[in-house]
Amino acid sequence: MARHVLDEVDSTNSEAARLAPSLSQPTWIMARRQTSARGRRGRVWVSPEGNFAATLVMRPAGDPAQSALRSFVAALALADALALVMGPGAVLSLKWPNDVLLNGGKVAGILLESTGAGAGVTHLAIGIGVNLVAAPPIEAVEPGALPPVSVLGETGLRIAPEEFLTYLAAAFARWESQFSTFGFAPIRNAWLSRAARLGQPVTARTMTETIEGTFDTLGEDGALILATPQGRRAIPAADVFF
Ligand SMILES: O=C(O)CCCC[C@@H]1SC[C@@H]2NC(=O)N[C@@H]21
Repeated sequence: MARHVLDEVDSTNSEAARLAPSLSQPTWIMARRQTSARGRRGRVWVSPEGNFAATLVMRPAGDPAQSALRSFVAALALADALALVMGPGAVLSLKWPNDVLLNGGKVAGILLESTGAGAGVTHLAIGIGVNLVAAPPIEAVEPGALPPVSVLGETGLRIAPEEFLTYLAAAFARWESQFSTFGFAPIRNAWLSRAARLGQPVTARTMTETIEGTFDTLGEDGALILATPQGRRAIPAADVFF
């Protein structure tokens, strides 16, 4: 896979969208600084120098729903890369839909965006941010959200973003080959084995409602499946609170 490393950009996902038409192979676009990084649901993502910020741009085979499952591929790759750089003792878990937790705090997030629409999705941009050296203060996140943490703060380890990209790109390539060869099943199983709060009560907040239930499983389409007093609910998109 090709790599572009930039000193500064507005957002690596925006740069991905601009570069996509001219790329002939899957490409990682990394930036040392982002001036206007974005998170899920229109939130701001704080991306100071020393943290990891990169976007993998690819031309996905398959329909948009299938492409979207790459957020789980990316979450697994992130967990593997973090486990490798931190060694044993790091307690990593995955929070639906695609956060990576370190010692129970949010250490990384993923933002999937596509260019083109419907059956015409031409490129997928998988944006990944990791708090390698700094995490925003708890006051900066939504009430009830997990505390942001950094690798440096939790472990004392200083990992350079370029070095992290080497681990992440290799881990992504391994999980991507599982996904393209065998489909979502092995990804789903691996994700479930690292899932935070499985079998425990969670609250899912969608645009229109708040649903409380027990985190039962991950659907075969990536939905969050909750067991609620009213029965099982499959939730395609939400924020989850523990
Ligand atoms: O809300 C989240 O948890 C997702 C955060 C994703 C942040 C990354 S940093 C690299 C890429 N560029 C962006 O503007 N956002 C993503």
